[in-house]
Amino acid sequence: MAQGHIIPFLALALHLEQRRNCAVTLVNTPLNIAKLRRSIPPSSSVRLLEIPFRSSDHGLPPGTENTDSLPYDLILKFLISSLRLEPALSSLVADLAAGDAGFPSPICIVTDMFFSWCADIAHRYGIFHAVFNAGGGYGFACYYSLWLNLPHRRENSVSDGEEFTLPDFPEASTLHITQLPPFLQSADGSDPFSAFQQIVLSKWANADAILVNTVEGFDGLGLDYFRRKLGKPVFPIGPVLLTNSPTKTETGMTNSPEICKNWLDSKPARSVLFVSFGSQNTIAEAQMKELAVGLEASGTNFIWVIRPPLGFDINSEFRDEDWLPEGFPERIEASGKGLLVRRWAPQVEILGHESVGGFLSHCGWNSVLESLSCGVPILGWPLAAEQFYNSKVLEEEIGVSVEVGRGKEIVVRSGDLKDKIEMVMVGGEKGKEIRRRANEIKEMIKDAVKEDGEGKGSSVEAMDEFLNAAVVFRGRKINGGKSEA
Ligand SMILES: O=c1ccn([C@@H]2O[C@H](COP(=O)(O)OP(=O)(O)O[C@H]3O[C@H](CO)[C@@H](O)[C@H](O)[C@H]3O)[C@@H](O)[C@H]2O)c(=O)[nH]1
Repeated sequence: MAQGHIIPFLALALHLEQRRNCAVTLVNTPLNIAKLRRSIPPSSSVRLLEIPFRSSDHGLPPGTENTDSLPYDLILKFLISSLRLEPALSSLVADLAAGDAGFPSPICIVTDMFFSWCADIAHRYGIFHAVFNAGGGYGFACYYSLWLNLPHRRENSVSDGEEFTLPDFPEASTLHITQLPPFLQSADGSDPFSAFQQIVLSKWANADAILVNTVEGFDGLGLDYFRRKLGKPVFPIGPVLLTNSPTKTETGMTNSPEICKNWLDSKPARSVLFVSFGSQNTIAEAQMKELAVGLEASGTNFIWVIRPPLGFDINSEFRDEDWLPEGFPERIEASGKGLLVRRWAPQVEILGHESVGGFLSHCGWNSVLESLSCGVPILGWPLAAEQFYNSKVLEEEIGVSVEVGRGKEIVVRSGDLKDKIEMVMVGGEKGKEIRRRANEIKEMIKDAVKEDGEGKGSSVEAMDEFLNAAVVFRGRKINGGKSEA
C-alpha cells in the first residue's frame, strides 16, 4: 500500500503477462486499484481485484490507503492496519482456488514484503508462495538483520558516534548509529514497531521463494545473506521497471510531462540534476532552504520535485515564501536554471532524458534502479527505511554515488551540497570515476535482462528458475507428491 511497492508490482505483473504469457491478477484496496486502473496500458489483460479496506476503522484519516497521502506520523498505525486484511485475503484466495472467480486456480501467489504472512494462506490451498522484495539485496539484508537483532542501543554498547557490525551479516562491514531511523534506534523488541517487523520479517522464512528486484552482478552480498539466513531460493529478477511513470492527477501535479520534456530539451546533454525524495518522504523546512541555496550556488541546471516539508500535511497548499529562500522561485525561473515540480514528476521519463547527468535521491530502491538503468550517478540523501544501507552500498561497494545528507534530523550545509553537486556533475577525478562506474552498471543491467542468440542474462535465468519452481510445486501437489512434472 505504497507507490514504491505498487509500481514494481505493476511492472512485475506486466512483465509476467507480456514476456512470460502468464495470466496475472493484481490485488489491492479500492483506491489503489483505481490508481492501478489508470496506469495499466489498454492492451493489457492484467486483472484487478479489490479487497475492502476502510481506513477510518483503523484510526486513520478517511481515504488513507497509500503512504503517498499518509500523514508522516501515522506510519505505524498504517502498517498495523495491513495485518487486519488477513480475513479478506484469506476468503479471496479461497474463491480463487475454487475457480469461483471465473479464472483457473492460481499457480503462485506473490506478495509484498509486508504481506509475507500470506504464505500460510497460499499453502492452505497448495499454492506456491513468493515474497517479492521491491528493495535491493544489500539494503534489505541490513534492514532484516537490524530488526531481528534488537536492541541496538545498549548501555556501554552502541551509542552516538559509534560504529557496529551486524552479528549475522558481518560482511556488510560497519554501520553507524546515525544510519538507523530514530524508531529503530530506540526499538527494544517489545515495542509495537518491533512487534510488527518481527511478524512480517520472520514470516519470510515460510515463503517458497524470495524474489528481489536487483541484479546479482552488483548486489550479491545481500542475496547471499538471505540464502544463508532463510535456506530458501532467492531469485534476483531485476530490474523490473515501468517504461512510463504513473500519472498522479489526483494530487495535482503542476508540471505536466510535456513541460518537463520541453524544459529538458532546451538543456545540454548531462547538464541537469534531478532532485526527488520519492513517493512518501520529505525533508525539513530548514533543509529545503539549505538545498535551495546549494543548488543555486552550484550553478547547475536542476529539476526539483517539492513535497511539503516535515510537519506539514502532504496535501497542504504550497507555501514557497515560507519553505524556500526569498525570491528563489522567481530567480531560477528568470535564469532558466531550475524547474520546480509540485508533489509528483514523470521520473522515469526525466531520468531517461539525455540532459540529465545526476540524481539527488533519497535512495529508494526503485529510484536507484531507474537511475542506474540510464547510467545516471547518484547523490544520496537517505531519509528512512533501508535507504541508509542503499546509500552506503552505492557509495562504498558499487561506486556510483556520494552521500550528501543522512536522515531528517542531521543538518545538511549548502556549501557541502554545492561542492558535492559540482563533483558528481562536472568534477575531476572522483566525479569522473563515479560517472564512469554508473555507465558500467548501466551495461551490467542491460546484460542481466538480455535474451538473444548469445544467451540469457542473469535476471532472465532467475525468472526462468522461479517460474519453473512454481510449476514443479504445483505438479507435486496435483500428483500427491509423486511427480515433479
Ligand atoms: O515524483 C515522483 C516520485 C516518485 N515517482 C516514482 O515512485 C517510485 C518511488 O519509489 P522509490 O524510489 O523506491 O521510493 P519510495 O517511494 O520511498 O519507496 C519505498 O519502497 C522502496 C522499495 O521497497 C524502498 O526502497 C524505499 O525505502 C521505500 O520508502 C519510483 O518508481 C519513482 O519513479 C514518480 O514517478 N514521480
